[in-house]
This record gives sequence, structure tokens and C-alpha cells, in this order.
Amino acid sequence: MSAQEATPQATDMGLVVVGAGGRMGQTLIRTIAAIPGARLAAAIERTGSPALGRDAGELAGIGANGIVIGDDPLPAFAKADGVLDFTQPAASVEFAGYAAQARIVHVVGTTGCTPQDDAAIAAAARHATIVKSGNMSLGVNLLAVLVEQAARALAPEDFDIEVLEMHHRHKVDAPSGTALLLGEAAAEGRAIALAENSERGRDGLTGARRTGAIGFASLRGGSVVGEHTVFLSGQGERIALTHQAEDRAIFARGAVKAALWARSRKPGLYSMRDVLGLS
Ligand SMILES: NC(=O)C1=CN([C@@H]2O[C@H](COP(=O)(O)OP(=O)(O)OC[C@H]3O[C@@H](n4cnc5c(N)ncnc54)[C@H](OP(=O)(O)O)[C@@H]3O)[C@@H](O)[C@H]2O)C=CC1
Ligand SMILES: O=C(O)C1=N[C@H](C(=O)O)C[C@H](O)C1
Repeated sequence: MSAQEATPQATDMGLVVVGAGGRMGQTLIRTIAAIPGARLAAAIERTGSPALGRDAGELAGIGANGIVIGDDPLPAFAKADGVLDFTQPAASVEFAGYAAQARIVHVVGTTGCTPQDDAAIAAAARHATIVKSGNMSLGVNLLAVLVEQAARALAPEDFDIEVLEMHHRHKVDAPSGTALLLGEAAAEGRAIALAENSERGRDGLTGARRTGAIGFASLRGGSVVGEHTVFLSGQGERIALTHQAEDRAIFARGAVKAALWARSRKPGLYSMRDVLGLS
């Protein structure tokens, strides 16, 4: 055990990492090993994944931990206290149902969910304690509070709001979950519904910008972990509120913190703002 690793205790929260072979899955396995109060109970991947049968610790680069990656979530959930899930929308909906059956905590970081996916996850939260957020970092959730305040203070006739995000070349959804979270915060500040006021993917002869709209633009390339800027642009001046993620560990630490927080909460659907006391 390295100096950075916590000594496991019997009372530690047993966490299942689903999507254990992914970028976030491996980061979560490293993070759990370093946080007191949490222990890795199981590691799950999709059927057919090349990660199946491998030692989770070895795959994550921290040395063997004796947890072999499997593809059967139900028995793993039955013996655990919580699930950390950064996978893909259909999988997260399925895992929310299993977490409800097992009456455990489900932390969902997966982005790109449809309104139907979100409704299914909300339904599962009648029996599971679910924390779902497009971004688990402290910095982004604080930024969302600042965006909400700025949007409330600056009138839509005077300041236009646009959200710009950039991510690595492997990202499959756009706008990012974080961009939508920040857009929701801006909409909340303006007391409008984001769904009816967003402008996405401008191309061609678009016409002038609609007053009060919240715009989104997405860039993809290389290894960028995640960058988000909310621009509030007025006549002759512009405010830019930016967050730059330099390491996926910020999301993983937030997810473990959310699980530990949720352990003593009643079933329901919670956000990272609830976890961080920023609501
Ligand atoms: N909320 C937040 O703070 C953050 C959210 N994210 C989000 O997390 C998600 C994952 O991101 P990332 O780790 O980069 O993506 P990866 O593609 O690297 O990882 C996803 C993993 O989930 C696996 N998976 C897919 N379906 C299943 C299934 N049914 N059962 C078990 N495992 C499954 C994938 O396997 P395979 O590749 O074999 O299909 C893959 O290993 C994305 O939606 C991303 O936007 C990411 C970072 C932070
Ligand atoms: O896919 C990613 O990598 C990330 N996804 C989240 C998002 O969609 O906002 C969070 C973070 O920006 C990294």
C-alpha cells in the first residue's frame, strides 16, 4: 500500500465502479484507494469489454487490489453501499433501476441523457439515493452559482449569454453536461426555461441573435479534460467566467464525496449543489 492510499476499514462505504475500464472508471478506482471512508467493493464493465477478467487496481495503475472486473452488476450491487457511474445514458438508466432494487446510493456523472432517461432515473430515485450532476467538481458548481448571480444582475436586453466548451476528441455528446448545467444556472438567474430559450449549433444564414437567448458552442480536440466559459456580452464590455479542468481526479473526488454524503440521506434525486451546500 503506498503512502497516498488509505487503510481500508470494515465500516468504509463499499462502492461499485461501473464502466471500470473507462477514463473516469480508472480515475475513480485510483481515487477510492486514496480516500478514507471509502473502499472499492466491485468493478463492472459491459459484456464483451476487453477489461473483463483484469484486476481493477492493475488496470488503473495502482497495483493489484484483488478486485476482478466482471460484467454482472446485480450481485455486485447487492453487497455494496453505493455505485459510481460514469458510463453512457442507457447504461445509467439500467444501473439506476438496479440501485433502486438494492436500495443503495447511485452517483451518476454520465452526460448526454435525454429527458426520457432523466425521467427514468428520477423514478428510480423513489428507492435509491441518487446524486446526478453534469459536473462533480467543486469549481464548476461554484461557477454555476456565480453565473446565476451574474445572469440575475444583468438584463437580457443589455447582456447576451453564450456558453463555450472544449473537450478531448473522444467525447461523444454535445453540448457537454457542464455547459448545460451552466446554461440552466443562467436560465435560473433570468427566471426563464432553458429548453425554450437556448440556441445551439448555429450554421449558415441564422439571422440575428434572439434577445434573451442562451447560446451554446462546442469544440473538440486532443486531450482537453474540460474547459467552460460563460460569456456575458454587452455594448462595449464583456465578462468571461471560466473553469479549466486540469485533471479528471477533480470529478472523481467529487463523486466519492457525493457517495459518502448520500449514504445518510433518504432516497431521492440530489445534485452536487446539495452535496456541496451551495443550493
Ligand atoms: N459529471 C462529471 O463530472 C463527469 C462526467 N463525465 C461523463 O462520464 C461519461 C464517461 O466518460 P469517460 O470516462 O470519459 O468515457 P469512457 O468511454 O472512457 O468510459 C465509459 C466506460 O463505460 C463503459 N460502459 C458502457 N456501457 C456500459 C455498461 N452497460 N456496463 C458497464 N460499463 C459500460 C464503457 O465501455 P466501452 O468503452 O467498452 O463501451 C467505458 O469503459 C461521459 O458521459 C462523460 O461525459 C466525465 C467526466 C466528468
Ligand atoms: O466527457 C468528459 O470528459 C466530461 N464530461 C462532462 C461534461 O459533459 O461536461 C464533465 C467534464 O467536462 C468532462
